[in-house]
Amino acid sequence: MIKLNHVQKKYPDFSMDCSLTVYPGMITGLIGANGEGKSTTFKLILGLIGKEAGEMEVLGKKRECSNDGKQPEKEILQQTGVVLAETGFGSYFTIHDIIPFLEDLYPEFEKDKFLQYCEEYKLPMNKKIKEFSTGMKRKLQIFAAITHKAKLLLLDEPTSGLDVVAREQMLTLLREYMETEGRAILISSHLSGDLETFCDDIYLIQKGTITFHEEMDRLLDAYGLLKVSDEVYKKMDKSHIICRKKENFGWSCLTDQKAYYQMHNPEIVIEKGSVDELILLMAGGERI
Ligand SMILES: Nc1ncnc2c1ncn2[C@@H]1O[C@H](COP(=O)(O)OP(=O)(O)OP(=O)(O)O)[C@@H](O)[C@H]1O
Repeated sequence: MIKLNHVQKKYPDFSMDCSLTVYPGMITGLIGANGEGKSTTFKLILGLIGKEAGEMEVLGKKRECSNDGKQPEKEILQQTGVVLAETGFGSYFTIHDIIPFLEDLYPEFEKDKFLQYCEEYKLPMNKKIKEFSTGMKRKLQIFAAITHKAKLLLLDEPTSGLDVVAREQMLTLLREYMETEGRAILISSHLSGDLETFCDDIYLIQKGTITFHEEMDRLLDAYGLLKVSDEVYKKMDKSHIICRKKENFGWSCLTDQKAYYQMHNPEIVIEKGSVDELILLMAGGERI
């Protein structure tokens, strides 16, 4: 669905060199702290900004280098559902006002379904979108993204600004979207529990580069956090430790072979660790 191979983009203070793949049938998560390049990745995929080098394929089509400021190709827009930081809708419009635009842009726009979501989740139909709360704007973007039979959703922090209940509701709608075969989602988030139960595949982006990639099942099954004293650390086999971090008590170590240590070092406490904890260690620890 998407293949980026060393796609490069340079800003005065930022350099991106990003490689990732999004497969059909899968939800792929892009995790990163503020300013690490998540939005830039989405803009490159959509053609909102041009890449300077590297290969990029989106929905089976190679995309060449282009100039910044270009409008995304209509074909790509029609086949994708997009949630970006900005609403993308003229803020002086109401929901009723934007329906003709959605009908015009998306040949397969499912108006009834869209209106049903707006009603069910209580979006005000006659209020200007600029007067919507952040959460209302997010919901509106998500409803527009999932109601035109898009093959691919590009969701840049779609849950930011949503309360816990709304977040779960929106993730449920996105799971329902994925029930149709052949669809895919690329979704970004800051470190947050959001993606733990949602994604099949996870990428960590740091300073514009992918520094970690793993299938979520493997991350949850095989990875673990070893918390050991200096003494134990000195003696233990470190061949399956990916990274380490000095702590007051000794060392926190991340392994991708939890079972190895469970078998060979039963005395060591191995925490399962949330995805956030594992990735935080990956991001802040020292690779070995
Ligand atoms: N138009 C631009 N001109 C110059 N620098 C830019 C531009 N757009 C983004 N950047 C820089 O590129 C870097 C990555 O920004 P990006 O918006 O992709 O980060 P992000 O991971 O989405 O962050 P956040 O979580 O805060 O949204 C930042 O250092 C940002 O200042």
